[in-house]
Amino acid sequence: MTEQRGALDPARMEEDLGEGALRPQTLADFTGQKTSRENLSIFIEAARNRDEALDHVLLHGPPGLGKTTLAQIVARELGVGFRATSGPVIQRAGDLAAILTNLQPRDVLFIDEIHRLQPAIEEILYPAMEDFQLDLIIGEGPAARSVRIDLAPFTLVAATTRAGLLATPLRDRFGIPLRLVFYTPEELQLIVARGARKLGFALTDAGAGEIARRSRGTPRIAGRLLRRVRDFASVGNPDSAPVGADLADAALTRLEVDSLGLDAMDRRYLRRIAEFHNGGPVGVETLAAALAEARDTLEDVIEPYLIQEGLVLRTSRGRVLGERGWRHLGLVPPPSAQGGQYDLLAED
Ligand SMILES: Nc1ncnc2c1ncn2[C@@H]1O[C@H](COP(=O)(O)OP(=O)(O)OP(=O)(O)O)[C@@H](O)[C@H]1O
Ligand SMILES: [Mg+2]
Repeated sequence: MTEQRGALDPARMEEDLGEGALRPQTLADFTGQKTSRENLSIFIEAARNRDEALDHVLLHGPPGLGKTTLAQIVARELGVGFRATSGPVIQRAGDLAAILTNLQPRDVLFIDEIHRLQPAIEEILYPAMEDFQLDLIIGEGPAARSVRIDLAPFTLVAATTRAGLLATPLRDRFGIPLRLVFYTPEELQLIVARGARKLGFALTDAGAGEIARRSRGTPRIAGRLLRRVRDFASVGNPDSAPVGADLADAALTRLEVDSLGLDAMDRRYLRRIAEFHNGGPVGVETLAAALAEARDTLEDVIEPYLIQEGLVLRTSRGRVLGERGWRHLGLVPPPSAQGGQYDLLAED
């Protein structure tokens, strides 16, 4: 059973269907991810000037950082059509063939969760990406024959939460790999303030800052917390004065979002390492079993932010609670807890 993470889960939920309204529509409107944005802007302009399809783009990074948003922006900035699908949806070679043969020249094909593509379908993608050709087997048995179909030059924009899960030949076929990173509190404050304006919700700078600091570096969470704070405000603030840091703090505390933006599940994860494993190292499988979470959820959703904040270290021997993790739990690291002696693992 997967525990409900509530407002802090960076994964997409039903209520986020309304998040489209807050989605930036142009590269200029897109806050943060400076390096990726600048690179994209240059490559898009070059492709437009040459009247060519943009090179294939791989967007990787934790959930809710703007991969889907950027994919849509790329198509809009190129002024071409946008077709979206996802790895698990493509079941048969014919499904992918139908999509590819229907693309117009220079169109963007967005494949979300590309790491979940079946290997047999991945094979079809290779010649399509490289030579804009499709090799299909028609018929079965002795009557089977292979046909080659020319495709319109297109741009594959693919998204994944972990590039490390992609087969090397697939990863190598993306000319423009972009790694999305967690947003700074300042960037998130701009995003929250803009979101509030779009919602017609009066929020002070300090109020926006409070939500931003507690959004786990993630715009999707920022948007969700903004809507929750607005709900609290509409009930607890009848004269509808602009909402400041105090009211935002009260609402977020009620939602069990702590001062670092961690939720109950994050704290359960940290406490498990502290209390049952003396600060680690402990293997991710052991943690996943103890917390009744999928290993993927720990690695994709929970750990990236805790690692970036130095609360947890990913080492060759397993997870180790960082100095900051101990302090955040209000605990003193025991002398035996020496995370520094293990080799840190590189990120994806
Ligand atoms: N730079 C940004 N500025 C403003 N809002 C943003 C930005 N990036 C993302 N958002 C908002 O955050 C939400 C999530 O973004 P998006 O769906 O693009 O994330 P994602 O990386 O595709 O997530 P997932 O891995 O779950 O598919 C959307 O509501 C989007 O509008
Ligand atoms: Mg997405």
